[in-house]
Amino acid sequence: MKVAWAGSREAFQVSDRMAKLVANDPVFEKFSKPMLGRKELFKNTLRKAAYAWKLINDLRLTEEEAKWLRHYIDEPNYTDLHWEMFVPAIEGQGTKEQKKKWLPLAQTMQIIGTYAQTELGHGSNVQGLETTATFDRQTDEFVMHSPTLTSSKWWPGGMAKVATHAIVYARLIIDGLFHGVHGFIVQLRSLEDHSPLPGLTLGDIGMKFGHGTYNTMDNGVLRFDHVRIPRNQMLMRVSQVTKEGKYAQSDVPRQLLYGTMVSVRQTIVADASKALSRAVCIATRYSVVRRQFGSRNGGPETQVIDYKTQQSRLFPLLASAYAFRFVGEWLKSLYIDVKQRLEANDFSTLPETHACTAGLKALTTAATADGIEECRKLCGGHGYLISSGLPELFAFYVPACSYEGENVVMMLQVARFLVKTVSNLGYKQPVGTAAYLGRVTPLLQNNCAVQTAEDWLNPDAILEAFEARAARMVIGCGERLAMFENPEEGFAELSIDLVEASLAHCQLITVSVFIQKLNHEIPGNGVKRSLEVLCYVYALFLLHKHQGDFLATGYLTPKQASLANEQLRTLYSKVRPNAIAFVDSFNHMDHYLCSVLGRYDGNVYPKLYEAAWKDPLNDSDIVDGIQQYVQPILKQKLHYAKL
Ligand SMILES: CCCCCCC/C=C/C(=O)SCCNC(=O)CCNC(=O)[C@H](O)C(C)(C)COP(=O)(O)OP(=O)(O)OC[C@H]1O[C@@H](n2cnc3c(N)ncnc32)[C@H](O)[C@@H]1OP(=O)(O)O
Ligand SMILES: Cc1cc2nc3c(=O)[nH]c(=O)nc-3n(C[C@H](O)[C@H](O)[C@H](O)COP(=O)(O)OP(=O)(O)OC[C@H]3O[C@@H](n4cnc5c(N)ncnc54)[C@H](O)[C@@H]3O)c2cc1C
Repeated sequence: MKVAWAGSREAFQVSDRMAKLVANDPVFEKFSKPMLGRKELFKNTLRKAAYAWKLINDLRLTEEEAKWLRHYIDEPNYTDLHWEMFVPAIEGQGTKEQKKKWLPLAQTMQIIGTYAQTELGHGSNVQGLETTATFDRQTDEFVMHSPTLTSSKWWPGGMAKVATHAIVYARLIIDGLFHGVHGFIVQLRSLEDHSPLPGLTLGDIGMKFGHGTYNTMDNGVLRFDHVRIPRNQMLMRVSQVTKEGKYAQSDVPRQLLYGTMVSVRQTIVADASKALSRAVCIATRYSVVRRQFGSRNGGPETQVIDYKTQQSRLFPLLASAYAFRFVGEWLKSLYIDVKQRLEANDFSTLPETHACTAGLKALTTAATADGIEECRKLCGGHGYLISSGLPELFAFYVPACSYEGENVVMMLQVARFLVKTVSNLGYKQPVGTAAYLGRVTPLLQNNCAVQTAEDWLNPDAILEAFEARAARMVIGCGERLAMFENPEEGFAELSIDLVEASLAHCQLITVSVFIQKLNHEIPGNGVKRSLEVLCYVYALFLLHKHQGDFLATGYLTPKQASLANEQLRTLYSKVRPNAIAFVDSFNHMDHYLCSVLGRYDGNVYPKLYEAAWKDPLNDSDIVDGIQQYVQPILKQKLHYAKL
C-alpha cells in the first residue's frame, strides 16, 4: 500500500530517504516553533533554509530529492516562491536568450526570486492590476511605477526581506497606449549588501493567521517610484517590444502569461493529499487510542473509532486523501504533457488543462481545509492543543483556498470552459475530461438501474451516476444561459448554479481517476481490494452528501439514494479493520506529523503530560505578573467584596 500511495517503489524510496534525513537532523527540530517570537521564528527559518541548501549541494541531491527535502522541513519560506514560481515563470514566459541569462543564476541561487502579481487593490482580477511599466524609447528602458496606494504589490512570499529579484506583473504602456499586463524581471536588492535598490519601498505586510506556520514567510509590500529597468527584462515569449517601441505579439496565445499559475495549481493539488493525509493519520491513530463510554463488566471502554458516527466523519476523509493523491498524480501527467506541447508551440490542450488545474485546485483545497478542521474536532478537546499538530496544520493550509486563484473564482473558470464546450457541441466533439458531454443524449435520457444496495458496488453504475449528474447540471445551465440576450449578464446571474455544476464536473474527474487507477495500476490483489473499498466510500459519500443534485436532476429515485447510504454504512465496517494500515501507508514519520496525538507508538497520554510541562508558563510556580497583578486583588479589602 505504501508503494501504491507513493506511485512507485522508486518514488517511495526517495521520499522515505528524505523524510528520514530531515527527521534525524536536529537542525530541523520544530516542536518549539510555536513558542518563538516573529523575529526568532523568521531567523530560525532562514537558518534551516540555508542548511537545506547546503545539504542539497553537499549530498548532490536530485531535483526530486530536493523537493521532498523541502517538503519534510515543513516550513513555508522564500525558497517556495523561488522554485515554484520565479523559476517556472522564466521557463514558461522567457525567450531563449532570457532563459540563458537568468536560469543559471536562479538555479544556483546567485539570485533569489519571487512572484509579484497581487496588489493591495487587486488579486483575482489580474487585468485590473495598476502598476505601470512605461517604455522610454530614449533610454531603451521601462519605468516601473506604483501610481496609487492600491497599486502597491502586496503578498508576494519572500519579498519583504529576502528576494533579490521579482517577476513583477504590470500594465505595459507605450506612447500612452495600454497593451495589457505583462511580466518583468526586476532587481529588488543589492547583491552586495542586500539593501533595497533606490526608488523601491519594501516591507513585511504583518502577522498572519496562526502563529508558527505561515509567519515563517516574509510576505511583502513593494512600491515603485519611477524605477528603471532595461527593455530586455520584459518576459518576451508572448509579446515583444522593440527598441523602436513597436509592440508585437507572437503566435503564442496571451493565456501563456498565466502559465505559471497553471504550474503551481497542479502542485497545490498534489500537495492537498499530503496535508489531508497528515490530519487523517493523526485523527485515526488517536481515535484508536481514545476510549469513551461503553464499558461492560468493568472492561475497557469503547475505542472512539468504533462509533459509527466517528467512522462516518473520518473514513470519507481517509478515502478523500487517497482520491486526492491519485488525482494529483494524474494531473501531474496531464501537466507534463501540456508543458511538452507548449514548448513545441502546440496550445491545443491548454484550455482543458487550465480548467482541470483551476477546478481541482478549488475542489481539493476546500475539502482539505474543511477536512483538517473536522479531524481536529474528531480528536475532541485535545485536538485544540498545539501539541496535537492540528491547529498549526490548519493555519498553514487554509490560505490555499485563497492563494493561487480564489476557489470560487477558479470554479467560475471551469464554468466558462464547460459552457463553451456545450455551446460548441454541434460541431466540435468534446474530448478528455469533457468527453462525457458528447454523450448527452443517453446521459439525459437513461435513469439509474440500481435496485439493491449491493448494486452500488459497481464502478460502471457509479461512473454513470456522476456523469449523468454533471451532464444534466451543465446542460441545464447552458439552456438557462441561452435565455439571456447578454451572455455575460446571464453568466453573472447564474453563477451560483454554474459553480455547483463545475463542482459536479470536478468530482466526476476525481471519481473516474480513482476508478481508472484501480483498473490499471495497483500492485497486488490485497492492496487493490482494500483500495476498492475506499474508492466506493469516496464515491458514495459524495453521492450521499450531494444527493440533492442527483435527485433534482431526476437521475436517482429517493429509494436508490437511500440504498447508496445503506451501502456506505456497510463499507465503513470494511474500512475499520484496515484503518491503521491505511494511515501507516502514508509513511508519515513522527517528526513530520509533529503531533502527540498521532504518534506511531500510540503512547499518547504520557507524552501529552510531558509536553505540557515544556510550556514556558511551567518554568516556575509563580510566574511574572502574579505578584504585580493578582496578589493585590487577593489582598484588597473592598466594600463590594463582601457581597
Ligand atoms: C506549492 C507551492 C506553494 C507556493 C506558494 C503559493 C503562494 C501563492 C502565490 C500566489 O497566490 S501568486 C498570485 C496568484 N493569483 C491568481 O491566481 C489570480 C487569479 N486570477 C486569474 O487567474 C485571472 O485573473 C482570471 C480569474 C483567470 C481571469 O482572467 P481574465 O481577466 O484574463 O479573464 P478571462 O476572460 O476569464 O480569461 C481569458 C481567457 O484566458 C483563459 N485563462 C485564464 N487563466 C488561464 C490560465 N491560467 N491558463 C490558460 N488559460 C487561462 C480563460 O479560460 C479565457 O479563455 P477563453 O474563454 O477566452 O478561451
Ligand atoms: C498566504 C498567501 C500567500 C500569497 N502569496 C502570493 C505571492 O507570492 N504572490 C502574489 O502575487 N500573490 C500572493 N498571494 C495573493 C493571492 O494570490 C490572492 O490573495 C488571491 O489570488 C485572491 O485574490 P484576492 O485577495 O484579490 O481575493 P478577492 O478576489 O478580493 O476575493 C474576495 C471575495 O470576492 C469573491 N470574488 C472575487 N471575484 C469574484 C467574481 N468574479 N465572482 C464571484 N466572486 C468573486 C471571492 O470569491 C472572495 O469571496 C498570497 C495570498 C496569501 C493568502
